[in-house]
Amino acid sequence: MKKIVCLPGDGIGQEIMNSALQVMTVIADKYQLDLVTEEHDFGGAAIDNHGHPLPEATLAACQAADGILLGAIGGPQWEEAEVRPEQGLLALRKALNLYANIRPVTVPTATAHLSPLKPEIVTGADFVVVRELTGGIYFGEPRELNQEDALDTCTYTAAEIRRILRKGFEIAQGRRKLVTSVDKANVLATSKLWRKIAEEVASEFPDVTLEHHLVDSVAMKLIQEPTHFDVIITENLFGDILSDEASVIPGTLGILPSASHGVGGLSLYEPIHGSAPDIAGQNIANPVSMILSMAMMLRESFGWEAPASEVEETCYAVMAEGVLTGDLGGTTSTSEFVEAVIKKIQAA
Ligand SMILES: NC(=O)c1ccc[n+]([C@@H]2O[C@H](COP(=O)([O-])OP(=O)(O)OC[C@H]3O[C@@H](n4cnc5c(N)ncnc54)[C@H](O)[C@@H]3O)[C@@H](O)[C@H]2O)c1
Ligand SMILES: CC(C)[C@H](C(=O)O)[C@@H](O)C(=O)O
Ligand SMILES: [Mg+2]
Repeated sequence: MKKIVCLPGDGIGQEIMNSALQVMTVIADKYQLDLVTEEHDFGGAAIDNHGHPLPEATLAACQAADGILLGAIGGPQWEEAEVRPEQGLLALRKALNLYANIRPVTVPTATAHLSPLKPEIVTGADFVVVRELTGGIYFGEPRELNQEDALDTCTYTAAEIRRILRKGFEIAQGRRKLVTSVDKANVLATSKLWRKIAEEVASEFPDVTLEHHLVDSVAMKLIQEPTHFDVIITENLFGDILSDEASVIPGTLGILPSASHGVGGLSLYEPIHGSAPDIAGQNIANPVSMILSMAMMLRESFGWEAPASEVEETCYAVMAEGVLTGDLGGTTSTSEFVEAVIKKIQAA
């Protein structure tokens, strides 16, 4: 029996979590998957109910889980809060040592027309952004916010850089064997260290090709020639920005999932986007990002390849048929999209 802890969070988090759980129930029924879910407060919802975005009970439940699903956190109502929902997210990633955030981007031929970019540019794009998730400027000390100045600190140890690069190279070995290491080594000390260690790690993986790119120019190349990329490995902040940028390639932020892996085998799965306060509570959010995150969990945490693939292929097939939420120019509601996915799974 696999125990899944669900953290719906804020904004559209609850809506898309419900969607993913409905699809999971159907696929679990079809393949006789033995799993159980429990829900916990997290983010702004936890601030409201417990005064803290990551209550002890939520963290303890996560530590005892076989897999964690997270919707999204944050929203304007907590902007002035003493501890913001975002701090709960960072604290959870740190507490569970979830250092490797894997953000796949893929554009099958059948959905290439959904991109605002030309189909001949995006068709067949298939890469992963491997984002370091527990270091860099997000966590560096000291940090200060004063009236007239402010300070953030970007730090990386060689060990932190080495483990994320090794993770990315291992992923590349199972793919097209091209690693693009992204840094700002023309300016930043952390990036100079990053580049040196990338060369060292590359020598451990002679079957994988390593190329270096500066983050500014790769931001352009990503949009100009997305089919070039296979595995992009980068530090925390660059990975955050590049992966949101990359969502333009398939057409919307609303379909990109992610997996965050730690050291002890526990992983968390969440969309790359946020709580989308501008569309929350209207049943119009695209649930695909959360459904695909759930599918990644079935595959990567539980080894359930066939159900994971069926969920992924069904989502893309439904989109290819023109069943589209507003972010992709359609009028389908969140719940109608989920119904279409469930119907197709049950009919197959
Ligand atoms: N992992 C997380 O929980 C996470 C990630 C990013 C941002 N946030 C938080 O979310 C809040 C809102 O941030 P933001 O507005 O800058 O970014 P956002 O990702 O929430 O939204 C950006 C834009 O994308 C749209 N969008 C996002 N997901 C969508 C979906 N599934 N379907 C349709 N449209 C979708 C939104 O409507 C919005 O127009 C902030 O508090 C931020 O800190 C949380
Ligand atoms: C909400 C925020 C802290 C978070 C991040 O920057 O990591 C988000 O943008 C993400 O990509 O998961
Ligand atoms: Mg982000």
